[in-house]
Amino acid sequence: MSWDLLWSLLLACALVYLGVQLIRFVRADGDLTLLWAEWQGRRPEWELPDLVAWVTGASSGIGEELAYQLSKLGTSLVLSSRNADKLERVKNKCLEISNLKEKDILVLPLDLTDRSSHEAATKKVLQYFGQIDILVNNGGRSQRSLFEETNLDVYKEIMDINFMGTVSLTKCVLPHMIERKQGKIVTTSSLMGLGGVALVSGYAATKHALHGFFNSLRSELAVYPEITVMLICPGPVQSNIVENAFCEEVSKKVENTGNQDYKMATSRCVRLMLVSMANDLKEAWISEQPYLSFCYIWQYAPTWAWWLTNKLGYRRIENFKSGLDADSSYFRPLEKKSN
Ligand SMILES: NC(=O)c1ccc[n+]([C@@H]2O[C@H](COP(=O)([O-])OP(=O)(O)OC[C@H]3O[C@@H](n4cnc5c(N)ncnc54)[C@H](O)[C@@H]3O)[C@@H](O)[C@H]2O)c1
Repeated sequence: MSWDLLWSLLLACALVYLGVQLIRFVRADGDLTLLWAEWQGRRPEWELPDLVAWVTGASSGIGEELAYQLSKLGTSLVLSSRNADKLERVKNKCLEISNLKEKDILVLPLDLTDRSSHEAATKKVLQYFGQIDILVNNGGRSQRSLFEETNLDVYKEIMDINFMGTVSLTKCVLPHMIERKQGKIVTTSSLMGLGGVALVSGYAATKHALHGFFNSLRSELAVYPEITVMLICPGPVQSNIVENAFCEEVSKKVENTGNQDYKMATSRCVRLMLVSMANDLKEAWISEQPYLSFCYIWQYAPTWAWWLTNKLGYRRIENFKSGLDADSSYFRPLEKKSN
């Protein structure tokens, strides 16, 4: 074989390899560390059984799915949100699909805004299980309204739930983790904790606040290397988030929730959350494209990124006002994702 032919073959192989990697990158639904952890890292099945996880916002969406996947791994659960009946339903399904026993799941109704109740709730969990290995600060509400049309009370309420509620519960649980010199504090932030788009100014503010808070706390806890502070940043995921979102007034409900089927399946988002927990990732971006690309552009070319974000922001408002989901149909037709 001639050298020319050999070089051509090698070049063709290299191009095919690069092409495959490019396609993988374009289709990726996580940041590079997370993808590596999923490929080569520790498995949730090895790391998470026999631990105790306290999940807030466990009555629907991502928190509910977390309860199901953690129960299948054999993780004991404390399930919290405001509605005891909904939590009992989740508990019963966990018992149905896993080997957990009744005693392995504690239903603990809790309102994130009722901060005076958080200390007693923490004591209850510790009395019941004796330990908290993972606190998943997942409960929260989003927003769908323009700043100009939104009452300031909405900003106060959303901050109270997403930020103050999370900080308050963390403050109650942290001394226990410090005493044991171990634990994972996992907070469901959002891609809106990294950037921002139209219709979510208050929501994005709460998630940015969580980043500032937990990134600083992580540094304060550096003397306890076995305590991990994690920020999980999902993009659009199937759940009741839009239905439960704030809009112009605190008591008003979103009128058009739009079709949510095109969003990332809840099960996939939660699987990647578990991979993040198993590998003690400090921050994980979990999202399909095109949203994931924005994380990279926001970091590396902010001025271009904001030019592009503004173009899409206009489209978001148009989508939402015409009864579609705000994020739907930027670049591609809606496709239904099985959950
Ligand atoms: N679904 C998405 O597209 C998406 C994207 C990024 C981040 N997130 C985040 O994921 C987390 C879970 O949201 P979801 O998508 O499952 O929505 P969801 O509306 O289905 O679930 C939210 C949960 O939070 C609970 N909750 C709300 N207010 C509360 C309060 N005052 N006290 C206690 N619990 C309260 C609800 O009862 C529910 O269990 C939220 O923090 C949200 O910001 C969601």
